[in-house]
Amino acid sequence: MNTKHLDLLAQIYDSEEKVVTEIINLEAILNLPKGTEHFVSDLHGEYQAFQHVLRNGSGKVKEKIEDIYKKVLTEKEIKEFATLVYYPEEKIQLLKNNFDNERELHQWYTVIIERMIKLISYASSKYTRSKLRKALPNQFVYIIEELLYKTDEFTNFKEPYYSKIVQQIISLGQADKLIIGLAYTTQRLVVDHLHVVGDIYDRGPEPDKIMEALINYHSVDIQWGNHDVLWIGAFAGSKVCLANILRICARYNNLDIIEDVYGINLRPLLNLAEKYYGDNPVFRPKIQSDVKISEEEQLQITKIHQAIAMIQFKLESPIIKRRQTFNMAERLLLEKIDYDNSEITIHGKTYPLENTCFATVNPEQPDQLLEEEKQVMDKLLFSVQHSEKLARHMNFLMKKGSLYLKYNGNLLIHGCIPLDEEGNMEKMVIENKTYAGRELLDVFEHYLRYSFAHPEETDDLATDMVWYLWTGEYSSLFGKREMTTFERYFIKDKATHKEKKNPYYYLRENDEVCRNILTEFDLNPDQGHIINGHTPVKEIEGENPIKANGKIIVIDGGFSKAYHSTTGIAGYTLLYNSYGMQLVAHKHFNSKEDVLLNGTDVLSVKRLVDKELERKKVLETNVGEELIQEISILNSLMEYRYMK
Ligand SMILES: O=P(O)(O)OC[C@H]1O[C@](O)(COP(=O)(O)O)[C@@H](O)[C@@H]1O
Ligand SMILES: [Mn+2]
Repeated sequence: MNTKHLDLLAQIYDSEEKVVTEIINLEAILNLPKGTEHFVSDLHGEYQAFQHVLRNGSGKVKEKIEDIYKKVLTEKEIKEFATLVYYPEEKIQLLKNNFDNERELHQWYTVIIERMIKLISYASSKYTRSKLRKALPNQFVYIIEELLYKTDEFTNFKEPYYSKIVQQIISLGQADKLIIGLAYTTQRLVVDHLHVVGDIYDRGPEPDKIMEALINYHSVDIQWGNHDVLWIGAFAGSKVCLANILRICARYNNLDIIEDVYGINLRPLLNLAEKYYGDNPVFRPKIQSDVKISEEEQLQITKIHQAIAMIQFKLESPIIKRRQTFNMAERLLLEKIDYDNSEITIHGKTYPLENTCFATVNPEQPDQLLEEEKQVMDKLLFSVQHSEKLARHMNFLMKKGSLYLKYNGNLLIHGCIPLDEEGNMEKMVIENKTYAGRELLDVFEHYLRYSFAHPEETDDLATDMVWYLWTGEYSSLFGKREMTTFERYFIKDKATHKEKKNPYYYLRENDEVCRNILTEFDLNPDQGHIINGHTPVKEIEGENPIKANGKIIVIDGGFSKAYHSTTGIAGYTLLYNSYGMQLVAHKHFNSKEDVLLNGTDVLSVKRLVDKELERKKVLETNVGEELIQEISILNSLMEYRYMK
């Protein structure tokens, strides 16, 4: 550290006492147990289900309540109290209806405030006071601290001092607010840090609300999923990514996200769709059973769906042609069509085409966009890049996100590390240089960030590379040989729909392979784990999410309703606290109303993945490393300034 830096630092720590206090504070933190990490993945726009998991901390809230109250409260009371902590505003309103008079209500307030304070005291026992203070609702910090620090085994709430404070809160009409604040503090205390292992966007209806929740969350990182980079790509100027997100929104009846949430005008696309397309059964949107939608609207979406799918297929072609190294010539499907006979030859086999919608395709130059299609895409891209809300969400994804993350000795990735059948890292040549393993992921991320920083460039390598991340064979996010979207729309033979997975997906069962991957990322293979999302775990078929002797854990959260029938349960989340790692299985999430009224939680058994031999301390974590550096800098300051 040079003296200039130390002089600057001395402006903040302008007395010996301040430096000493901070060093002691940081040293103390290092020796506290590590905070709880919470891993979730594949949220796919299912905001309500995600909220629930976030609010109950994958069962941590209830666990803490049970630790304290199991012997004192009935199961029903515990459920009700837990629900109050998850959804305080709504639950208070519901419960209030149960009281006949004010006296009863006040009694209830008194009891609940006492319970909440005890819960917070317990949930914060492994944190410093300063950290707890930051988690408390601003307007009540003083009052809560009074209640907290004077409440211990020697005193209790019955004493006049405390009951006076509580009675005052109630009579000043502040009890609801206090309870709500305490509930959120509890939620915040049980989970120290959240990892979202990819796929916030697509299929479900409210990815924007998930983004808002993450923006407001106290501590979070994101490992981009293939669907997230598709949105980033669209915002960064990739028209083919944009066509894809619109196609998926149409397919899942989510165009509201585009129009109403992000304010993108779909009128030009609709006009084009109305002109060239009619009804088509394979392009009918997927509609959830509880959604009401008119026949007319369905037909409109069906037309948009076809219009944008055809634009997508056309846009893929020039990229495949200009990027030989993507090795995607097989995907030049529009050129493989025999338009007279309505057939296509793929991998040497000819198939009849069904439900086609090629009105805008010129068989001589099948990838050429009509002038109208071009204009529609230009307008759409303009509006996407000028949506303030989308800009805010995409900027957040870039700021908190990365392609992979090394955190507390573990490797977090959404999709895979592309491998060949022998388990070697697959090589890809980009601009005459060969990359594999970690270097390949680093170069992918480099291009993605470049593309995002240059939204005006739409056909450069960086922008094309974002699309490659969505669909390319060696993309660490896709992890399959080819994406058979075209085949699934137009060819009946299901064999053509199959997307062959990268060998990673069977090799990851082998602990040697996982150890190699961890080593490739400079992680200790004895201690580290790979935390993986992306592929739904088919518990129905007996698949185990914990693989390779616990070296890898697959936590597709299974939030996506569309995929529930293939998984059998809703999916998994993971908790990692100072005692070890626990996998939590979730049943289907019905609705918030169901939780509020019946206290139904959707968690099932927890499975221990790994148990720490000794309780892990902050000292041994990523945060610990940073604190150690801070302490060393403060020691330098101490010597330089105050110990002469
Ligand atoms: O179920 P849909 O909407 O047809 O989507 C299928 C497509 O989604 C993908 O599975 C990618 O999405 P996931 O990352 O959720 O798996 C593609 O491989 C596949 O082509
Ligand atoms: Mn995915």
